[in-house]
Amino acid sequence: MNQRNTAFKILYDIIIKKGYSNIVLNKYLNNNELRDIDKSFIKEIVFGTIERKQTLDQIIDHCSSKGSKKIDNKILIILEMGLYQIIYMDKVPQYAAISEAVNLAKEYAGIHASKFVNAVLRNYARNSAKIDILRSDKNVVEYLAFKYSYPEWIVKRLLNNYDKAATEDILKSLNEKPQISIRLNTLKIGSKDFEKILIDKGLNFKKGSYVDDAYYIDLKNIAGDEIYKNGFMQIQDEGAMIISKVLSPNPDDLIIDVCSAPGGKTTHISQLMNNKGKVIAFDIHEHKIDLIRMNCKRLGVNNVDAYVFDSTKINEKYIEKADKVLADVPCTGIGIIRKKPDIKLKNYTDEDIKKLNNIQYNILSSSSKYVKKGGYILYSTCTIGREENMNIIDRFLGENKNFEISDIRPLLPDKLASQVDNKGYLQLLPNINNTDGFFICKLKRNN
Ligand SMILES: C[S@@+](CC[C@H](N)C(=O)[O-])C[C@H]1O[C@@H](n2cnc3c(N)ncnc32)[C@H](O)[C@@H]1O
Repeated sequence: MNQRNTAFKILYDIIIKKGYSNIVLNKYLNNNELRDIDKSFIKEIVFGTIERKQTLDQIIDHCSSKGSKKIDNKILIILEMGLYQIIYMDKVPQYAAISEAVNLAKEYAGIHASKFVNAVLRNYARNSAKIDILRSDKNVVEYLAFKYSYPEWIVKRLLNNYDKAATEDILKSLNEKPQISIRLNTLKIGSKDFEKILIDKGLNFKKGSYVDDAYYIDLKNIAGDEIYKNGFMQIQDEGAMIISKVLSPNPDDLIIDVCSAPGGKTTHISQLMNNKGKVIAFDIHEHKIDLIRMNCKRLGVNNVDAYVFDSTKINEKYIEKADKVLADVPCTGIGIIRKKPDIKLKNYTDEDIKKLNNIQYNILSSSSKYVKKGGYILYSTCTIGREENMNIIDRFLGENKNFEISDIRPLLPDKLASQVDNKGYLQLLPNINNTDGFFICKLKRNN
């Protein structure tokens, strides 16, 4: 099957059937004999089309007799893919992008549709210089949403929290391809031996900027490599590693990670505890508990007990038992768009955000009951903006006078300590830290 046909099927499953991008990509790319170069081409079309969908749809509105909202799902995806290649993929000749799109339309929607696709793409090709949508009288939200291709709720969220220049910087950096970082699993291998393996394999690598065990490795299919399968490393953003470091677990602690799957931070916590003490890992989804267990097994982690549990509720067994609790709550994920551009396909309403805020607050509130006197709870998200972060903490502190924000600066490298604001919050940002956009706040229970 040709690459664009596969890209079309993947996009259809993600956009129309609402599949998770990583699961859908694995389904189509892992079980066939595609060459690496074909896989990269498919991934570029898939991620690029999703990443630029807002912009592409507005261009389609200008180039077709029908608006993008009235075009059949399949034809719209074919147009978006075709336009993406014409506008953003320098190496793809325009005629190839158009004729392949026309063929796809013929196959999936018939001859009439293929003529329509041909007309729209040729219209763009003929008039691209004249299509200056940016010059029309857009307000700042519409302008940024079009220019950087984001749904308006994300632009509004950022403008609520940052000025226009900083918002633009963040939007731009979230469109960039991230370098993939991994965490060295010191339970299985030391840094010298690990680096020797990388050198022997001829791989380029560099150390992380903030965390000792972080590495950036130039390796396309990390999860397919022996060093991954042997459990010498975990694929993890360096920002995520900072969270477990700031939790600062001790080897004899009882730690409860209330939103654990797939276990990235759980296994890091175990590593920091040298596989001693105990980590209780909860997640609401049964199938995700297997992911935690599989990661523990591969990494040689054996101090984790993982259970299905809804952490908005209180698990009586653990009241006042934990030295430290991690509440890495579900969120809108704006901070991880570099890796999951399909977050841009979600259209959160104010009502949706309120519901999510209640889940976030309830998880923090219920999980705080596990903290011993003198213990800590760390609240983190992979999103940006006070709505899911500071506001949740403020509400919690208003109702729980026995907790206070703990100073995390001594636990951070200097260059990050200076980024902690005067209330004690740390917001990592891709444009500043070159990490995903994590929010971190550690709270101490006083009595
Ligand atoms: C941000 S992810 C956690 C990532 C994880 N800490 C890691 O580092 O690999 C949030 C997780 O919370 C889980 N979740 C959502 N609602 C939950 C709830 N009410 N109780 C427990 N887990 C929940 C989701 O299934 C998801 O796995």
